[in-house]
Amino acid sequence: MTKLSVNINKIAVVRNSRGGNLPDVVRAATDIERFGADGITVHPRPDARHIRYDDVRNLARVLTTEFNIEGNPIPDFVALVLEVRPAQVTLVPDAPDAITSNAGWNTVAHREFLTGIAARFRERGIRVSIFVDPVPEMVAGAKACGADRVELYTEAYAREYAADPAAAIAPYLAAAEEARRQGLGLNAGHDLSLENLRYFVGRIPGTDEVSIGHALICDALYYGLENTVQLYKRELK
Ligand SMILES: CC(=O)[C@@H](O)[C@H](O)COP(=O)(O)O
Ligand SMILES: NCC(=O)COP(=O)(O)O
Repeated sequence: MTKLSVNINKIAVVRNSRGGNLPDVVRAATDIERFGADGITVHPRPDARHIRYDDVRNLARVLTTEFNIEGNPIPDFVALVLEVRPAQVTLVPDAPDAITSNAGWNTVAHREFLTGIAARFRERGIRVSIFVDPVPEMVAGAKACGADRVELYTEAYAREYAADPAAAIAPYLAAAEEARRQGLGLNAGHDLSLENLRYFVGRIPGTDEVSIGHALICDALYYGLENTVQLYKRELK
């Protein structure tokens, strides 16, 4: 079954808006685990707009499910991940001023860089996932860099799903097939939601993990965190 990793960035956004520790992201994360999530994802950005490096350290001490740290492997990020040794690191090529992740890696053009970075993480027992657009060449390129998995960037799928689900999923079917051919694990994320999740994993049942933050935390405003985690888990059954 596809695992649900809950991205808690948006909980930190609320916390940071007031400067105190409410809501407590560590408590939220352990509650989310208790409510049935299979993992916790964070994406510490250089401007610390939401998750901060100290949050990552504090979370690593208490989490009991899979911890997935996403980000652009700038030197500070690499040092942090090597220090806390999560289950998985997801390499994302996000610019410091990007409002959110907006593209996958070009794994062919950046092969030398990504190969070196992936090797450093894998030596420490950290699974490496590379964030890519749903393009078979980029999936094959991730394998050539030494990745264990790819994470397919699902923003385009989510955007186009309502108009034509079959057309929206088509590039992802091809990318998933390439991942299978290459022996890579398969993750997916960005803008997945209660509306579009079931169709995605129904068409791509080999998806190992989805990481979901923005829509899930928005849903939690209406349904509560515990119910919402359960609602998302239900979509994955
Ligand atoms: C890689 C990815 O798609 C997510 O990490 C997403 O970028 C969430 O990050 P923000 O919460 O900063 O938008
Ligand atoms: N890797 C994707 C992620 O962690 C969450 O993305 P989103 O659901 O906040 O768009």
